[in-house]
Amino acid sequence: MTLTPEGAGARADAPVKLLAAYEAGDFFLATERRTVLAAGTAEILTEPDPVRLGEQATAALAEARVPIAAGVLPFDPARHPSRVVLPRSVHIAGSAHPGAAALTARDVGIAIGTRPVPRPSRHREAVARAVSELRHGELRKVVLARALDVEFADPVRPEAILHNLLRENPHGYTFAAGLPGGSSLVGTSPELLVAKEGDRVFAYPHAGSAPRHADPATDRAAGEALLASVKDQEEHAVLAEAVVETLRPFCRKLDAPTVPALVGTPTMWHLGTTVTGELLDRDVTALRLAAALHPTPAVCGTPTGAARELLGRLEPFDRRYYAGAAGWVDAEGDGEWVVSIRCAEVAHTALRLYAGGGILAASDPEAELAETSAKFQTLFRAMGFDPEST
Ligand SMILES: C=C(O[C@@H]1C=C(C(=O)O)C=C[C@H]1O)C(=O)O
Repeated sequence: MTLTPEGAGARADAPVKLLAAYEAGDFFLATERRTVLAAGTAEILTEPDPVRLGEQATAALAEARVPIAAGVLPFDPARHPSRVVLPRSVHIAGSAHPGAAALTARDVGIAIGTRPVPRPSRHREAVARAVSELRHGELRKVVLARALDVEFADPVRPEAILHNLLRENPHGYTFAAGLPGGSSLVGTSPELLVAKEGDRVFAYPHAGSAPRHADPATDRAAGEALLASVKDQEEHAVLAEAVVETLRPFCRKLDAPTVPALVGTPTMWHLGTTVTGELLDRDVTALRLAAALHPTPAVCGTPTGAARELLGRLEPFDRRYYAGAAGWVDAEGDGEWVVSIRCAEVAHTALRLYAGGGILAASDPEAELAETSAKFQTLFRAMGFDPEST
């Protein structure tokens, strides 16, 4: 299959129809280039190691009647299995965004309670602890996250959240996937972990953040301040270097600008770098590349092992499939994997939202807490929450 809507085995359905056809448990990914719906589950690939999972997917796809395998990688493969499935049917269309912007918002239901995990003051304390370890140890960066549990009066349909996210985030990577146990992960990530097409590889790492503002002048100033911030430039450089160094052994040619670009989502400013390369071996799969890159310093830190240990100590919750990856791969190894952030796990009447941020020795705990609050806004909007009340 080529990565076009007209690829073999794929129907060129209208993209918004794919959104309407999505049901909880399916895989869905909309990028600016294409919309993918992998519906139903014919077979779950069980290999726990993400690298071997890629090999298993390639072998399974050689015999399968569907053109892609799709699903999620957890943040920590030692704690949770990947869930990559051969679907029952695959539908691929062009960009959903022009059509999605014209949709009307769907009602998600009535929220009856929220509970932050940990309490905001504890997150501030965790950031302060991390800052002190960053000042004295080998760590350069660690990503600390927090969760927010929202309870609804009635079961929440992931379909409604996905619909609203797609409608509101024209440049995001909007995704949904079934998780082990029957819940769904749904979100809009700004960040492409990796895409592979023939012998071409792409990544779009993001690090360095500032909340957007309603007032245009304040908003523009916040973006400019982010672009000029030495701390955020360093936070971004740690990430961009790690992505480039991980991809380099796979590539005969690799390009990344030395200075990141300012990237806007409806709720956040970020620094982003477009990484493009040519692979030495066009048979290396998108899933293999995703496994090599994950976890990048966008979600874990540098060095990876020490950062993983520290965040495991400071975060009083399980990240599960937040800060992992969601994506698909085909028989030629082509595919797209996005970093699973700006997302929520939907389980019946309960939603768990996640948001994190990169901490450096120069980070300020109050600002980091505010950054996670701003990152929750992506899901709040899709849930119909009033921004003033949150
Ligand atoms: C970890 C998250 O976002 C990541 C962290 C960022 C940062 O620290 O500046 C920016 C973009 C993402 O790579 C999240 O949204 O939960």
